[in-house]
Amino acid sequence: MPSENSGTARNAVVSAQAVSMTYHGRRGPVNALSRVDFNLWEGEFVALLGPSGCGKSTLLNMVSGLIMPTSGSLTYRGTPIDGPNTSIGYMTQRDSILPWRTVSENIELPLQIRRVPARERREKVATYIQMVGLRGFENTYPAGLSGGMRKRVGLAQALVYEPETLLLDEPFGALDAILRLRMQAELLSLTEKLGAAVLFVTHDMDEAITLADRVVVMSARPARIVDVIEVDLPRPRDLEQLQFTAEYQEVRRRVWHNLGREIHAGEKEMAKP
Ligand SMILES: Nc1ncnc2c1ncn2[C@@H]1O[C@H](COP(=O)(O)OP(=O)(O)OP(=O)(O)O)[C@@H](O)[C@H]1O
Repeated sequence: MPSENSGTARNAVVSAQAVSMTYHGRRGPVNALSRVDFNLWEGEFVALLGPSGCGKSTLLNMVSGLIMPTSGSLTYRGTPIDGPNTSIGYMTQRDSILPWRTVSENIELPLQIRRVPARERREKVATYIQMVGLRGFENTYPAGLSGGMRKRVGLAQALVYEPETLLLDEPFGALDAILRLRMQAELLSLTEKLGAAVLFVTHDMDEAITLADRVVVMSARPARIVDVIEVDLPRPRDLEQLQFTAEYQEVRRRVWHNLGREIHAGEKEMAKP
């Protein structure tokens, strides 16, 4: 089992011990996670990489309190997670934006739920609309947005109340390369400013390495942690140039070594009748 004990001087915001999850679907039981041990430390950026369908969203859903593990222990700052937690901002893979609210009204919603005063709400909404590049679309309804724009509304909803922990499930998947790079840089500077801890699911190995302090590689289903790679590259990072450095290539080789194997294992699993 790879060591998961780095950063011991810091406090864990999320701690998972021997967490397993079995779904009971129409086609019988599906083992999604198997005895996952994991800590997310204060202010840390962790990227989760693993084959499609291995259980990454399941882990985020459990950390957010939307679903409970079948066995094992999952805590947030030492308290068992037994329901949604207002310290966590969660951008799920499928957005939950409301079709009858405009872009501004959707982004404002989490602040209204938290009874933030109207003036502060307006300021925050304007800040985050700017950040996700949706100026000019404030009064547009979701039906008039592209897939990438919807994703950015979802991201702004998770960020707008500046939670201490962010769970982001493939937030930049639908964006073109330039916008993606811009949003990655914005996210890094914001989370550094807020000191937020981030658990970030992506399929993109380069995105994982450029953003994260640690990359956690998960196995094909049922997901286990097969490797934890410290990304000891200096910050602030120049996201455009980083990939050309020798240090970066070294980390990339190690991540690919395990990830490639797991992706092949996942493909074999899916091909089974
Ligand atoms: N509610 C559910 N009922 C039954 N099976 C489920 C349920 N939710 C997820 N699963 C199954 O659990 C496994 C893990 O799903 P999960 O969405 O966590 O994977 P993932 O790693 O996030 O996938 P992807 O990378 O494709 O988004 C999959 O095989 C999925 O079909």
